Amino acid sequence: MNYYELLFTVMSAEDHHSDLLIDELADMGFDTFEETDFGFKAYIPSEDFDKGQVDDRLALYNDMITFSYEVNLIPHKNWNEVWESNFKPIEVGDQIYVRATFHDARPEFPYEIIIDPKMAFGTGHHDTTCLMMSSMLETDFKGKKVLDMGCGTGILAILAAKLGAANLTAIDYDMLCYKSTFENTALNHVRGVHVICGSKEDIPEEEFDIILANINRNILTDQMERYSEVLKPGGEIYFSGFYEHTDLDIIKESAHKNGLNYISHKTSNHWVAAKFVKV
Ligand SMILES: C[S@@+](CC[C@H](N)C(=O)[O-])C[C@H]1O[C@@H](n2cnc3c(N)ncnc32)[C@H](O)[C@@H]1O
Repeated sequence: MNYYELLFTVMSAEDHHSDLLIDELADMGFDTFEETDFGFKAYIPSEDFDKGQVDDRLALYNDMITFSYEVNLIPHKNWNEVWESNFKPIEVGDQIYVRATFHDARPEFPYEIIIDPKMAFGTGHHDTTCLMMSSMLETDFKGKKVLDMGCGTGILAILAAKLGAANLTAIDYDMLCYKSTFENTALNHVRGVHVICGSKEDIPEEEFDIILANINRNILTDQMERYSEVLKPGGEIYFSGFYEHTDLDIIKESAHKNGLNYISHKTSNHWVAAKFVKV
């Protein structure tokens, strides 16, 4: 099958602008997305591509987002082979090994996670996912009730379960991520995760010991009050999906206003994972 590749350059300061365009493209039948340094690439089978429709639908965002794209025809390839050769396993220190079903197991790692990412974010290849996993290794999850907000592939919820969490809720507003979390939790024999397709309004009226939220600066600040409402006093919250120099102070200020004390943060390639505790 031939595919079209649309190479997007997104000249916008807001992290979620690419997400908005990707959502619109997914709705039009684009079925694979890859992050790039300047935006992202989107792929669609050639018979499903209608440039007029793409231009019309994306024109809705012209006032909000500065972007451009170029179209390339990609001749037939074995897409599974391409995907498999591009998806390399990830090691987080000597503790966590994230692999796909077609990679060999590495039993020497105490925590092995198997991920079939399809189109969902969270294979461990992004700095923010790695930072979150590395922070999680320093946290006591045993018997804890955990919320994974913006769960993507479910990778963090799966790790929380393997680290001993007793009760897990995973939420993502993207239907593909919701399905992906179901599939990946089953693949990892993690049972009983309450997976919800939704957003802030759908966070259950419950109290959590630990919240994990790797999303982006604007969504995190928008949802901060709700996180604080459902976090137990003394509970820990880990945020990622934002940059050190432009965003960390904004996240700290928003957290502080909502009764969350900054504890520490880690960085990788300017990305941050930060820990806060509810007073
Ligand atoms: C950076 S990815 C993180 C995925 C995974 N938790 C990880 O650490 O690799 C952010 C996820 O948040 C989801 N998301 C973005 N905005 C959201 C919102 N308002 N409500 C719920 N989920 C959201 C996206 O669909 C995406 O799967």
